[in-house]
Amino acid sequence: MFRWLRKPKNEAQNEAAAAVPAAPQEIDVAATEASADGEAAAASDGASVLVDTRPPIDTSIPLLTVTGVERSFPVGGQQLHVLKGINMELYPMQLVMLKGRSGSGKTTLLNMIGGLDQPNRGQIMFKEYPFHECSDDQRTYIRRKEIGFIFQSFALMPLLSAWENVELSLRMAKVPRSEWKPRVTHCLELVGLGKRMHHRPFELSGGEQQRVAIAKAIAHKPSLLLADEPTAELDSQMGAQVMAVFRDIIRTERMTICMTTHDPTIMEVADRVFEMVDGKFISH
Ligand SMILES: Nc1ncnc2c1ncn2[C@@H]1O[C@H](COP(=O)(O)OP(=O)(O)OP(=O)(O)O)[C@@H](O)[C@H]1O
Repeated sequence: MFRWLRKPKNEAQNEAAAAVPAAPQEIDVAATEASADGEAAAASDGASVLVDTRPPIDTSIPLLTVTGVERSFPVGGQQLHVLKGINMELYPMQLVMLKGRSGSGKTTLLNMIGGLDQPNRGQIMFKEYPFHECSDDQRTYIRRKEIGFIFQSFALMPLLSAWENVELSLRMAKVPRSEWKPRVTHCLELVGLGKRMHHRPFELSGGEQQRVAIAKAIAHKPSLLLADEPTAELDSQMGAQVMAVFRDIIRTERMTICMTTHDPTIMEVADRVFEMVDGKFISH
């Protein structure tokens, strides 16, 4: 929860000289909390400070730990070893990228991290949940609550508006109906689509469609957002917009994002890049 702590204007102007500051007035802006527009307005009037009143997150404790993970698939009577001993940690509020040649195993790993698949060997701890030991039903339950997915191809319902697409994901996540309106508004504003909420996918550009898909993926407030080549179908400008939205999401929604990409310019904004070669990470 963010709150604007607004000081009286004359006090803000004379801040350095003020001997006894008056008590700040709290203004709850939950519906538009931390939207990029709101923040810019606050910065420019010089009279408000954005104060995050949520409890702090300990960013030194991993959100997810992958230890010695191996995965092989039976192909033509033989085992195809795709992941050959993966170790990694994802920390809260990080932007992590997986890079590597086509077929190196990035999507296979992303599927494990997201609880869609399980390793043949090794461990995956997501928060307090041992994904490597959980049943399908348990992983589905955790996934619906804690993880969001974004795909290269947007995966939107074509006949539903942006608003209805995001609302649908709240319905599927069994979020109470009373929370839908503020949450859908917040998510669509966060991705910069406040003015296009009622457009259907075919009325939006590729970059806008991907931003609807992002709003849809974060609507249920997951702690981990996984994205498989989210910028691959976009030109460089739209790709950069998506990355700016990811940065905003990490800051305001306090999510961790793990994505795959082939694009070196996109990698420049990562907190951490893991390079996969033939089923293993190589260190630089
Ligand atoms: N269910 C499966 N059954 C058999 N082989 C599979 C299966 N899933 C993945 N593979 C194989 O595992 C290898 C790695 O695939 P993966 O999709 O993880 O690679 P990737 O690095 O994501 O590639 P790209 O960048 O092209 O998406 C490929 O050779 C693929 O054919």
